Amino acid sequence: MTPATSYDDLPPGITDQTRYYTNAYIVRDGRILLGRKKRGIGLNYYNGFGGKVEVGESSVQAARRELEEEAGITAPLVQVGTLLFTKEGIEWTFHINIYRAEEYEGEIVETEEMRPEWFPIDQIPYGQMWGSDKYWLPLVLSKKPFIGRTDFDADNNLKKWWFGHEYDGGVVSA
Ligand SMILES: COc1nc(N)nc2c1ncn2[C@H]1C[C@H](O)[C@@H](COP(=O)(O)OP(=O)(O)OP(=O)(O)O)O1
Repeated sequence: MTPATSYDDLPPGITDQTRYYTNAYIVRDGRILLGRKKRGIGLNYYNGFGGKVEVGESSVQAARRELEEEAGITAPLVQVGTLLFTKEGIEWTFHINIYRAEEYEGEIVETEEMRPEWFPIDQIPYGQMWGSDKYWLPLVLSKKPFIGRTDFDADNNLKKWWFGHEYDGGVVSA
């Protein structure tokens, strides 16, 4: 998964080190399944279920594995977005593929890493989530394929962001 990049002329904030992650959301019956992170990056934030892509895995394989490890369920995940995050003090760029599914199998369980909780989609706890989630999670809910970049400072404050999504219905309007 080495990106085709010229490291001589990288955009500001992007380093030559990229780490690949996943994030998966179950959206069903007007609700979204989030997990409260119990350890590591994003401690105590609500987030989708995901983690690092391990050596020898594809992104979607990692997304399925992480969903099962963190919430105890399997789901037919479909990729809806790709995000690049930078954080001051962390030398790598986070490359995160975002997935969603409307169905799942198994029983949702709390795990060592996540405490799962359903939220009505009009009551998503954005105040307890990463500062940029409010800009792109609506695109996950409306199934609009998107890309984006966000830059955070060392205290996790959002400094800059940019998101782009597919035209409505795939067609450019006047
Ligand atoms: C900076 O903005 C972010 N926003 C959101 N919504 N999610 C983010 C952001 N930065 C990272 N993430 C996600 C990506 C992953 O799903 C987790 C971090 O994964 P973690 O470091 O916990 O990876 P694991 O492989 O599960 O780690 P363990 O070694 O603890 O199992 O946060």
